Amino acid sequence: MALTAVIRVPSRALLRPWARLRDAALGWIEPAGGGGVEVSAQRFASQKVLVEPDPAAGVAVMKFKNPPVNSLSLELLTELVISLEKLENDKTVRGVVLTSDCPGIFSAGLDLTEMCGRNPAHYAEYWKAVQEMWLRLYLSNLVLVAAINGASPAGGCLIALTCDYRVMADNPKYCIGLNETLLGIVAPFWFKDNLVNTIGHRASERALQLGLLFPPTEALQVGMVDKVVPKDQVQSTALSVLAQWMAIPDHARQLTKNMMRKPTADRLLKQRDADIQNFVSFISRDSIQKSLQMYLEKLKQKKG
Ligand SMILES: CCCCC/C=C\C/C=C\CCC/C=C/C(=O)SCCNC(=O)CCNC(=O)[C@H](O)C(C)(C)COP(=O)(O)OP(=O)(O)OC[C@H]1O[C@@H](n2cnc3c(N)ncnc32)[C@H](O)[C@@H]1OP(=O)(O)O
Repeated sequence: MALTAVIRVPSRALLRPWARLRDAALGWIEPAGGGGVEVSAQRFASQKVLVEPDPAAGVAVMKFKNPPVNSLSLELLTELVISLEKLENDKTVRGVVLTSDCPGIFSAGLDLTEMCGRNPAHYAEYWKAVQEMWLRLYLSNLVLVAAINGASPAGGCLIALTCDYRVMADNPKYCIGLNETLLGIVAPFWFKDNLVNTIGHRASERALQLGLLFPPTEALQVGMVDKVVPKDQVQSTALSVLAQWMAIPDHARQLTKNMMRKPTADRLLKQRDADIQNFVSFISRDSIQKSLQMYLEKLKQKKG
């Protein structure tokens, strides 16, 4: 539904796109004449995240739409968090399928252009948005099922790992895993914790050190995904799985999910600022910037 009302937001919120979008979503809106700056709410309508609700079934399908590869730009992360929050607050929705609108790609992971050649303030803002996305997804009260309909490296894999269940398309070209070491970077401890909670310590150690990207059948074997189905059945299977999980009373399932996940999330919550500082100083190193530039160049050359 298109929003057309004119709203007022505090002018300080216009400093940064992330703050601007978040403030609008959280309703930090001053009454008319409150000294804010007029903007049209239409600007906050989601462009990079499509949400298709099915109130009768109590579910929604959330599709990432950031062509060509659904890289997790600051804008996409912001919209994802806002869309999720809206769904969390919608009493008619109890479960969500996360999938992609980009053919053959679930998500290429964090946007390398957000981590290359920018200034420390930008890195800090970006990393805060990555943390926020992970915390919101990982601790969501909704049932989340990933319908992995394409390649899912690094941050793409992380999104899938936050879900309660993962269905992947049976195409050997689609790979999933935390491949950070191949880029000369290191998966943060909370990426690692999420993986360990999913596939266990030994398998994680091997996968993380080698930066393994698993094709679907191997991902199934190692426990990174729960089901592999033909591509045209990924979304319908995810919706059936969602229905099974939603047969459990919400309060009991939510308390159980929280009991299982809170200690892992708390590790980050207790040191969010330090984690941002770590990221900024790590990513700002000349050697790391060089590695990322070279990796991006290689991706571009692959075409030509
Ligand atoms: C002890 C100290 C520890 C301190 C630790 C502290 C902090 C931790 C520090 C850092 C943590 C960072 C964690 C990072 C997580 C990430 O997610 S990094 C991103 C990893 N992603 C990848 O490796 C995937 C790269 N992409 C691909 O492999 C392929 O693009 C593909 C997804 C398989 C799709 O292939 P294809 O369909 O052939 O498309 P192209 O390769 O041709 O790509 C099209 C264009 O998209 C650009 N692109 C691809 N991926 C990204 C990306 N992730 N970000 C930005 N842009 C991307 C690609 O360059 C092409 O661009 P052009 O069209 O050529 O301009």
